Amino acid sequence: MINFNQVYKRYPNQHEALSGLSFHLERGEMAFLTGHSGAGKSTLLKLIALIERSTHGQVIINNQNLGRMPRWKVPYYRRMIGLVFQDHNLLHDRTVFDNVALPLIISGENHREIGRRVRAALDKVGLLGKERNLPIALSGGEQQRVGIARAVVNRPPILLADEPTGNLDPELSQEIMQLFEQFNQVGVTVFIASHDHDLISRMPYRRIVLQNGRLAE
Ligand SMILES: Nc1ncnc2c1ncn2[C@@H]1O[C@H](COP(=O)(O)OP(=O)(O)OP(=O)(O)O)[C@@H](O)[C@H]1O
Repeated sequence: MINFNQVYKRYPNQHEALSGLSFHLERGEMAFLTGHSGAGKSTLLKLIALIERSTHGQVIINNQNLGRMPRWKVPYYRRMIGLVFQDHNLLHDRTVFDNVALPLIISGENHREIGRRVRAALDKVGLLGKERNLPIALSGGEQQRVGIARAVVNRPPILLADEPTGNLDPELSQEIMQLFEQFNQVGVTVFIASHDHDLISRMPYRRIVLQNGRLAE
């Protein structure tokens, strides 16, 4: 599902964030991405989401070679990827419902379908009763759940998360990880960058460890 073959990423300032990286994630797999600060974790996720492009090498996602993908196809490609961030990136002047609806509005869904899918996503993350709230009225863990609902509302086959529990206490972090597991159990490929060694050492998933832009031994 996710295939990196000798991938290099050099930023315009000449910093090489990824150096000859090769790895493979199976369809339906759940895995963690770890490594020191600056190791290249966010860069790797950005290459999968086509927020950045590789300098050399092949990134192949669901049999599509991203290096060959023209710009006009990128928005359509991105519907396949759900993205969850540490700071949730919610719009604070919009309700929970509106935040989760955003990807569906962008992809031009009709009103009824939006209502149905948003409520289904909020139900999955346990926030159905809070759809009219503003994000500010929610706890940190609930805000992260809104971010997850927004990421899955398009039913993407791949879910990427960049430090999704970075701001949460251990109990809430565990709950968020359980949510990711539930999506994985219904077939979603889940890839989570995390520093939280305590949490991920208790979970039975593969770890891909980066060190200075390469796979650590
Ligand atoms: N847009 C950019 N321009 C130049 N250098 C960048 C850019 N983005 C990241 N870098 C550099 O690339 C390296 C890898 O960054 P990246 O954010 O991928 O690391 P990370 O493993 O996610 O780190 P952290 O755990 O601190 O978030 C770092 O040295 C960083 O400074």
